[in-house]
Amino acid sequence: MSTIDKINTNSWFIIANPASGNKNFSKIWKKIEQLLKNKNLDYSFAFTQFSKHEIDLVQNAIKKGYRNIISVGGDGTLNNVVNGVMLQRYVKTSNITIGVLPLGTGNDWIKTYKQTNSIEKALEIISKKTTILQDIGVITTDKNTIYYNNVAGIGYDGYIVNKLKYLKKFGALSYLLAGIYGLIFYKKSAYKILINNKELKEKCLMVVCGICKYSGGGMQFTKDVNTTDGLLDITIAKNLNFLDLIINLPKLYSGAIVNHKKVNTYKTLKITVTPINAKPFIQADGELITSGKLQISIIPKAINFVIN
Ligand SMILES: Nc1ncnc2c1ncn2[C@@H]1O[C@H](COP(=O)(O)OP(=O)(O)OP(=O)(O)O)[C@@H](O)[C@H]1O
Repeated sequence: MSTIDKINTNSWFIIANPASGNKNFSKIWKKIEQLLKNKNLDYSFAFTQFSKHEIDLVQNAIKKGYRNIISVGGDGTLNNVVNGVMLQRYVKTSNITIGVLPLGTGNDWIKTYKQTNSIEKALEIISKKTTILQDIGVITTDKNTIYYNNVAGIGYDGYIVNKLKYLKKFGALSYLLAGIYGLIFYKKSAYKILINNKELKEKCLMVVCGICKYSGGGMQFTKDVNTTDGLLDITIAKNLNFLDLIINLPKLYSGAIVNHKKVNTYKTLKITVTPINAKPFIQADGELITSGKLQISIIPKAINFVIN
């Protein structure tokens, strides 16, 4: 462990992404500052200036002695904050607490813990500081190692995330638009999947690896999620076609899609997914990672999150 400045367990370090969501950030920030004052919370803050700046900001805050961090933004901002915590070498990650003020487009991570998009309620939750020590996923690809706190996947969902960058201006609708675009144009790939010491060879729509429940702006692809059991919740959506998806659209949102005969679910410590003759996109928490082969494992009870 490296040297740290004076430890500050009571104060919050706020990292705000002015580019998240589709909103008037300066107006919302004024409201947040007022609410922080009303709650009498002790805090310092920084705005991100570029993509992934969150990682450096978290590391500097922890070095300065902060142990409580608030992520102001969407799932991408939170993912980068989590990566900052996992990559720092000053303290054990389980000594860090993260709260979320949801400003994003999808805000999928908060849904597992039944938190709404209300900033007022989020600050209420943060001020009570009830926490859960949640598992964190680790993705290893040929190019990098990335941590994630919500849902990662390869195939159709990676394709959608790649399309989303052109569609976020449509706000909450952007996920549905990207999903429909993918339904029409996405070409499924064959994969070799190593899971629980078994090798499967399947043509798949996607392989989803969940810690939490929701992705794609409120869709549920994982079954019986437990965010602290040290296991990945895997969903292999096999050769689902356009008609299957259209007919089952409500089940993508209700979670009942996991009972479809072309969908298999597993719990595992580790999974390796190797695409055959293709390089499908990989996404983690709605962020595009890379394309190609991946291995995912899990770090049990890695970070404290403030929850409802
Ligand atoms: N100052 C900045 N300028 C441009 N991009 C930024 C900046 N700060 C952070 N980012 C990047 O913006 C991306 C999107 O942020 P985020 O995911 O939080 O918002 P969103 O896409 O609207 O929400 P959601 O993922 O919940 O739909 C992240 O990859 C983040 O690294």
